[in-house]
Amino acid sequence: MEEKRKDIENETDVELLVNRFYTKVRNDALLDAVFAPVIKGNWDTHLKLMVDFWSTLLLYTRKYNADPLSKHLPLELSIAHFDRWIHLFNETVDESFVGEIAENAKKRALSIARIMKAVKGISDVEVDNQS
Ligand code: HEM
Repeated sequence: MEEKRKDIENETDVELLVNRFYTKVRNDALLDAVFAPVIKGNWDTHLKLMVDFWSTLLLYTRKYNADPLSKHLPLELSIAHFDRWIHLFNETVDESFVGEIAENAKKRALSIARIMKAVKGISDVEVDNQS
């Protein structure tokens, strides 16, 4: 699949990014084990929420106004989950897009992951040594 890459420019692009990323997540045993019991098959709802989340962050659409941090507090997450999540997210962005907003997406994901880890008391050291 040889596509000419461009930047993330509109909500259709965000939808593509989100769909491709969560396809990887669902095919990843480590991450799927966390998502499956919570999502319970309602992937359509979750994907729509995630499109709203990312379009708000990257395109300022103001469609998402909830608090993602609190949703992650009850989840049992380790450094391995975060490393895998970030790895798959960066991989998805790089496979499909190139440009300033694509770079911003990766930066925002990493910084939110760092905040989540700090809130959950998970050490950041291993992630700092990667990339
Ligand atoms: C260890 C990595 C992660 C795992 C396993 C994970 C897992 C999950 C799960 C299971 C949910 C559904 C929660 C629920 O409906 O109760 C969720 C929601 C969500 N996640 Fe994550 N997540 C991870 C990292 C991240 C990161 C880094 C971001 C942001 C860049 C993020 C953004 C969100 C958002 C926006 C929601 C929707 C919250 C809402 O309902 O408003 N997640 N995540």
